[in-house]
Amino acid sequence: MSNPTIGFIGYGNMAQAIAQGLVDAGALTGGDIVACAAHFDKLEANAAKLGIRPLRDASAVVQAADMVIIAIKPYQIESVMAPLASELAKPGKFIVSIAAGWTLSTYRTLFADRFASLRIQCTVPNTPMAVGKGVLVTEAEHTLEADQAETFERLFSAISLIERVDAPLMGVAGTIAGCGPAFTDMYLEALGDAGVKHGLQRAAAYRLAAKMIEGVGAMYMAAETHPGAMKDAVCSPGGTTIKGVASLEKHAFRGAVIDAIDAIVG
Ligand SMILES: NC(=O)C1=CN([C@@H]2O[C@H](COP(=O)(O)OP(=O)(O)OC[C@H]3O[C@@H](n4cnc5c(N)ncnc54)[C@H](OP(=O)(O)O)[C@@H]3O)[C@@H](O)[C@H]2O)C=CC1
Ligand SMILES: O=C(O)[C@@H]1CCC=N1
Repeated sequence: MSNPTIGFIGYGNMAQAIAQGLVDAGALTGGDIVACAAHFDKLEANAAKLGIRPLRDASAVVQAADMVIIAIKPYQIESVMAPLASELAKPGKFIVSIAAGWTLSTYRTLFADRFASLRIQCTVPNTPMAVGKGVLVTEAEHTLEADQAETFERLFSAISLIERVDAPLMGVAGTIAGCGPAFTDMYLEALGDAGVKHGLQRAAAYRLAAKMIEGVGAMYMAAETHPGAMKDAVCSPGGTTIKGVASLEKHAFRGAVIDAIDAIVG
């Protein structure tokens, strides 16, 4: 499949991040994308940014699209998607679900008898896809045909690392990659506040903190050095960094991060 039509059911924050990333990466043009949302005026304004085609409802998206991306809130999926099973089962069409908490097994329950005729890949993406630096947590099991799986990989690998995990690990993996940007934004904001407190211009403080975070991630990806060893390499004996590390330990920084994941995953 060379030039599929991508259809977003729901065109909110995550769908727009994916569309932006795909268009900017040159993987698709706005003309290859259609979408629907709850409020048509707002959709038209958002769609105009990339030249995508706004459609009136989910049924129109399924009719127009080869790859249907389910990008509504998880609790809406049952009522919006169940009535569309027959249309989704038409040859050539396949589903990419981006909803947190939805796996192949959940869709098997939802679609019941129709499940066997549907091609579905469950994922959890993250917002850095908007700049081509995302992560797509991807369920190992799927029901796509070979050419559909190839199209899925080709498009999403243009904007993300595709990390395949088994169904029981979709929750924790999706939480780290999908919710993690918000936690990292809080860290970025805190570093910015600290910089401002000590006299830096806010824009400069955010810029240098953001580039630092990007660089640490890039260093890990380059050599997969243990994070503790990378930390040790920054802490000179009797130096400045170890004083900050000790303060963070006193405030249970790492425990707070683990607690945040526990609060979501359970
Ligand atoms: N945001 C993120 O970082 C991530 C989100 N996800 C998943 O992505 C999905 C969407 O989340 P997010 O983008 O944050 O949510 P948003 O609230 O930003 O977007 C939801 C979209 O769904 C639309 N919508 C609501 N009801 C309907 C309907 N009946 N038919 C069609 N569209 C409808 C809304 O329309 P309108 O705007 O007009 O109200 C909106 O465009 C969720 O399942 C979430 O779990 C996964 C990983 C990361
Ligand atoms: O907060 C949420 O529900 C979504 C899922 C992962 C990130 N954002």
